[in-house]
Amino acid sequence: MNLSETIRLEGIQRRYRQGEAELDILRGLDFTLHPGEAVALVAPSGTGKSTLLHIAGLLERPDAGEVVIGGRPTSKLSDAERTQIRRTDIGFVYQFHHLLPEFSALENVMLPQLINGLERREAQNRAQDLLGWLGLPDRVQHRPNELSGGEQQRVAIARAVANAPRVLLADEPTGNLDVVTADSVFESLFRLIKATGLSALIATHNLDLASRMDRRITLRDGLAVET
Ligand SMILES: Nc1ncnc2c1ncn2[C@@H]1O[C@H](COP(=O)(O)OP(=O)(O)OP(=O)(O)O)[C@@H](O)[C@H]1O
Repeated sequence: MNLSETIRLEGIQRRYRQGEAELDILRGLDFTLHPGEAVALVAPSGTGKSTLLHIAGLLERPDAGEVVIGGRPTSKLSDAERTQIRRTDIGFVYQFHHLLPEFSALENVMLPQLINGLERREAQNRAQDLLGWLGLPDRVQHRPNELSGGEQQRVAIARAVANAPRVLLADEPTGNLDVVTADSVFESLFRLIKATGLSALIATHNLDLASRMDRRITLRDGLAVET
């Protein structure tokens, strides 16, 4: 296993058909995410940020190329094996929280751990710790609709890292929040990444937030370019 990389994308190609037209979104993209670094993905709308995150997170298969996670090539793995890697190694945060409305914040963070076979007590302790760490010690019993937008995203972040993944992939995690709330949620997220040694690839349109991360890339002609 190569310890200097968390995720390596090699020659990733992705083409979408839209009616008669064919759209080459990713055209042989290479990118390496190193352990412990937080990289911003800043690129215009429609250039393929979500596509790239879905491929890196094994939610979608590329037409060509290889996704290597923790030194393990994934293209020849079955869907079940890819799902297993996704459950243990990858955390996702989206623009909208996608929390389960009928469960409390605590239960939402416990659930992925229970699915991974953790004891209830252990899952509860970890969920409690994470939510406390993210500034929500008094909100753990609240349901999502009893929380503010910023609080909901904090719960979504706690859920994403509940199983201690290698990598966090985030698609506009603060895109639905006002400027002040976005800033404070982002600070918490960044602190969490640094405290846990997690690697992160975060798509954002917010240049101020991007400037605080370790590296920035953009997408140009279907390739990843450092900016
Ligand atoms: N399943 C699909 N079928 C056809 N076209 C698609 C599909 N998914 C994405 N596309 C197209 O591929 C392009 C890239 O989409 P993607 O969502 O990756 O862009 P993005 O950079 O994340 O955009 P945004 O910033 O608006 O979220 C867009 O033109 C989109 O319409």
